[in-house]
Amino acid sequence: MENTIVIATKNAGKAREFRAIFEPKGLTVKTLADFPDLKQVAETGKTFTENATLKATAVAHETQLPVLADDSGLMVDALNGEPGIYSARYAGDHDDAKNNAKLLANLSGVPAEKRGAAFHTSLVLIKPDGKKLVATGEVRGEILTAPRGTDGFGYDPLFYVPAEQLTFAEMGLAMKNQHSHRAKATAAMLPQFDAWWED
Ligand SMILES: O=c1nc[nH]c2c1ncn2[C@H]1C[C@H](O)[C@@H](COP(=O)(O)OP(=O)(O)OP(=O)(O)O)O1
Ligand SMILES: [Mg+2]
Repeated sequence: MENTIVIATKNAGKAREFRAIFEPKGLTVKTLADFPDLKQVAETGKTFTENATLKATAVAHETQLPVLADDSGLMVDALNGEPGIYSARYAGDHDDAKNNAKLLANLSGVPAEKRGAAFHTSLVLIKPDGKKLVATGEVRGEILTAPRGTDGFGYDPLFYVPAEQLTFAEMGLAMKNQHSHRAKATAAMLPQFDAWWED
């Protein structure tokens, strides 16, 4: 158990990305799928970091294991930063297809040069004793007018990275893990991770 980190997520796409990062470090990765009896944590915070802290704290308390929580979302320039912290529930019920359809509808008629957006991730690591580590990451891109690609999850098929001429759903896991907001937040966190882990 002392090698185990719990990713406080129900999102299989996030879990896959974190496994690819932590398993090569020799850690055993568990997710909320391994703790089916834990109650849902309400994301009632006003910021990504508040929500990640709520998720991490609750799960560390209940599992008595070190926990990483990720709260993330898409901030679209032409929509004044929406859907932001409400990205998962944008169209009501955490349905990726409906969220993407609503995003496209709300951007209809917006020209390419005004379709800029950023993905944000806040990561919060917490141990049962309360020792905490916080890191954030962002990546900019553009929202296409139609989906491209089949990998990834969430808004990935609409999030286009001009420098690579690919959407996140066209990159595949390894390449997305070099470019994504989640990858950048993880990179920001890793230099402090070993000290946090050992302490
Ligand atoms: O890399 C990404 N590629 C595409 N979409 C993404 C990404 N990262 C976040 N997103 C979207 C998915 C969801 O609509 C929202 C996150 O919401 P967020 O509450 O952090 O995650 P979630 O509810 O899916 O899982 P959980 O809270 O159990 O970790 O932003
Ligand atoms: Mg969530």
